[in-house]
Amino acid sequence: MTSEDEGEEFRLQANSELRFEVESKASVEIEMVDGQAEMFGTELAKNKKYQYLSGAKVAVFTWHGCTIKVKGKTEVAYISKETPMVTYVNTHAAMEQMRERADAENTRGPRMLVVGPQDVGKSSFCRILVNYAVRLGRSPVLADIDVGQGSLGLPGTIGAMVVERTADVEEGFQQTAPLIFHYGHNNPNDNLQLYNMLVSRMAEIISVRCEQSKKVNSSGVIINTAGWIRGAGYESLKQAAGAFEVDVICVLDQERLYNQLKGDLPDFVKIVLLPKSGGVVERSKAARAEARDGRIREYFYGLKNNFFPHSFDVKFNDVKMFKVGAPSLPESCLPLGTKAQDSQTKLVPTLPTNSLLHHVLSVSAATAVDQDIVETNVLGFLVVTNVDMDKSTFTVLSPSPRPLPRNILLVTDIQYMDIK
Ligand SMILES: Nc1ncnc2c1ncn2[C@@H]1O[C@H](COP(=O)(O)OP(=O)(O)OP(=O)(O)O)[C@@H](O)[C@H]1O
Repeated sequence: MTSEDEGEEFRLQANSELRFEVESKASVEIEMVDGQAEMFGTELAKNKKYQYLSGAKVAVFTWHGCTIKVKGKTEVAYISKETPMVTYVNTHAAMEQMRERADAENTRGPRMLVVGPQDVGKSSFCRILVNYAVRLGRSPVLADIDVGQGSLGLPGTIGAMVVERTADVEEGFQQTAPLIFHYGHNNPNDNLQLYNMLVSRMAEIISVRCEQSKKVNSSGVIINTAGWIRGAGYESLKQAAGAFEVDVICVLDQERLYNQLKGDLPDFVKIVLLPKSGGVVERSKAARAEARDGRIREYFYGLKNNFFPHSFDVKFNDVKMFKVGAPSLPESCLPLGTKAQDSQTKLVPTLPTNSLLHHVLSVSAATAVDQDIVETNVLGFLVVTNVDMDKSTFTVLSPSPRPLPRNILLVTDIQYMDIK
C-alpha cells in the first residue's frame, strides 16, 4: 500500500508491467517521470498526471523501461515481468501485414473476432490492437457485441465505431457517433434470435461503411465478444464469425474453445490461441453488476462527474413506446403461417405504467412507426426517474435538454437508480 502524501516510485525494466487496483472510494494518480510506457496500447505523456477512480484495474507496460510515480490508495500495486505483450504485438504485426496486402490489392483488411471465457482480458486485448493500428495511421472499426457490458453504448446494446484516435489513457476511446443497436437485456440468451439478428445487421452496416472508405476497409474490423462460450453462446459466436465474415479468431486462454472452433469453422478462418495476462482481474457477479451500473452512470454524469444531465417531464401522448419481443405462445395458438420464433423480434407497443420506473429507455433514430424500428440504430438513452399516472407523464434523466430528439422509445430490462 502506498502512503497518500508522498507517493511511491516504481522503476520498471524493459518488457515489464506495473499493475494496480484503486481502493474502493479512493483515487490514484500516476505520472511517468522517466522513460516510455503505454497503457493498453496508448502512450503515456511524460510528466503528465493521470487519475484513476475507485475500483479501476490498470496496467502500465513498458517496452524500454520507465519510472512511474504512484500517489493514492492502491489495493495492490506490483511489477510483473511475465506479460503476453510480445505475443500480442506479434498478432498486431500479422494484422498489419494483412492490411498492407489489402492496400496493395485494394481489398478488405483483416476482420478479427476476439473470444474467450469471462475475465481473460478480451476488451483490453481489443483496445491494445486498435490502439496499435491507430498509432500506425489506420482507422479500424471496433465492434463490441458484449451486451453484458455495452462498452460503446450501454449494457443491453451492441455497438461499433470507426476509431481514428488512440484511447484516452483515463477515459478510453472517444465515442464520436458510434453505431448502437438496442437489444434490451444484459444476456444474449434472453432473446437469442433478436441478438443474432442485430449482430448480422451490424455486420451488414459495417460492410457498407467499409465500402465507402478505402482506409477503413483496409484497416479491418476487431470484434469484442461476451464471455459466453458454451451451448447457445458458442453457436452465437459461430453465427457472429459468419455474419462478419471474419478471417481470424483469437481465442484467449481456452484450448477447448480453440479446438472446438478449429473443428467447426472453414479452413480459411485462421484460429489463434493466445495466453491471457496474469494481471487480468476476475470479477464476481456483484462486481459485474456494479460495472454495469458504473457504465450507465458514466453515460449520464461522465467518468469524473464532468457531464450535467437534464431532468424533465415527458407526456405519455408525446412518445410512442415499444418493447422488442413478445412472450412466446405455443404454435397451436398462433395464426396460420406464423412461427413462434417471429414473436421474439416483434415490436410490441407498450403503455407507460409505474413498472417503467428506473428502466433505461433507448431513443430510436427511427422517425416513423412504419420504419423497421427493431433494426434501426439508437441515438441515445434515458432513465425513467418518476412516473405520474394521474398526470400521464414520466420524468426522465437525459444527456441533453428537452425536447427529445425523436419520439420512438424502446424499453429495456435494464434498471438504474439515479442516486447522486
Ligand atoms: N495486464 C493487466 N493488469 C491489470 N489489470 C488488467 C490487465 N489486463 C486487464 N486488466 C483489467 O482486468 C479487468 C478485466 O479485463 P477485460 O475487461 O479486458 O476482460 P474481459 O475478458 O473483456 O472481461 P469480460 O468477461 O467482462 O468480457 C479490467 O478491469 C481490466 O482493466
